[in-house]
Amino acid sequence: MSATALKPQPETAALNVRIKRLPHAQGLELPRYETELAAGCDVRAAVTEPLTLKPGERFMVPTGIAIAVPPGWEAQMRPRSGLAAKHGISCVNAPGTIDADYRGELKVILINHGAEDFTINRGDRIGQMVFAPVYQAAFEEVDELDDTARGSGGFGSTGV
Ligand SMILES: O=c1ccn([C@H]2C[C@H](O)[C@@H](COP(=O)(O)OP(=O)(O)OP(=O)(O)O)O2)c(=O)[nH]1
Repeated sequence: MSATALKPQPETAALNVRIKRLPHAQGLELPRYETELAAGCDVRAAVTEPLTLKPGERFMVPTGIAIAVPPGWEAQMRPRSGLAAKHGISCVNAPGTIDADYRGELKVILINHGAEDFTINRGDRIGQMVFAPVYQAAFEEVDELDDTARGSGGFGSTGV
């Protein structure tokens, strides 16, 4: 991975991402940013018929698209707050990780945390993708780590 691939791009430049529409996504809108400075672009359900999630149920919802995330980047598949607040719909694995070498169909693993059935129709906006730079770690095995004030305190060690 080249160093330049990881450099933030100028404010005006967008990240160039190749996208492929799969046959079952014919007629659906491709992901797009709903406002000028939106961080996430909404992805749509490429279901062929309405899909109902009962309370507590989850389903891997197809989006009908595949993308090539540039090296040095990832895409995060995140829930939409409107669906979460109004209906308790979220992504089980939020944020889902779309790797730069993944070429399969993007899926949104939705779960119904609400108290009522929730129906997803073809073309509904079910999640949003956020692109972010990533670094892979080069792990260096050592016998001791350096001391810090926190040490091994965690999981609420500073109180509520
Ligand atoms: O919400 C998600 C999460 C992942 N993926 C796709 C893209 C990602 O690159 C691939 C693998 O995801 P992840 O690495 O999270 O899965 P894993 O359980 O670690 O499987 P694998 O062994 O295939 O990496 O699945 C999605 O379409 N939606």
